[in-house]
Amino acid sequence: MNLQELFAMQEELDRFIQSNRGMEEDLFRKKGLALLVELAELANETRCFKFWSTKEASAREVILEEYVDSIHFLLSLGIEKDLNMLSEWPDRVGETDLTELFIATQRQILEFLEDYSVSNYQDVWSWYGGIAHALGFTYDEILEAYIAKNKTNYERQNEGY
Ligand SMILES: O=c1ccn([C@H]2C[C@H](O)[C@@H](COP(=O)(O)OP(=O)(O)OP(=O)(O)O)O2)c(=O)[nH]1
Repeated sequence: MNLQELFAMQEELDRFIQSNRGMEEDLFRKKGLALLVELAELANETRCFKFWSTKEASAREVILEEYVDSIHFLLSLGIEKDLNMLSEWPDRVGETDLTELFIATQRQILEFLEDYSVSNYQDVWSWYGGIAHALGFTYDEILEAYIAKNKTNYERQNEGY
């Protein structure tokens, strides 16, 4: 997957949302918190850690939509810090256990928020690659779901969401 296409779509969406909402402040920290929250929402939908419950995970498309909400904010954080030169998705991590993946990804996001280096940014992508693999999502599926949610985000703004 060429991430450049996604960065371009994200930049346009961010510009639209920010002008629509009249936001002029630096949004890096708010977007960072949004990414942490989206990742927790994703973990919640997979129910991977809910050893006390017999309820099944949410439907695959619900989990995929949560996943691409994270991808929106991850792209957006890169744009905020001029790290949007990535073209290939960095190699995914080897970890396959979802609970470990979610904990390590949260830690990597927190590290990136304190030190927004290219290598910390790439590492967040690598952890997200591991999560995608563990959930059985292909890059093509992620791309398609990202495009669909990107469109929904415009519609929501236009509806005064
Ligand atoms: O500057 C921004 C702000 C938001 N978004 C997108 C990312 C994500 O796809 C969506 C926000 O997530 P969601 O749709 O889950 O919104 P919510 O307000 O958290 O949803 P809900 O009301 O369902 O809790 O908006 C951006 O792309 N750029």
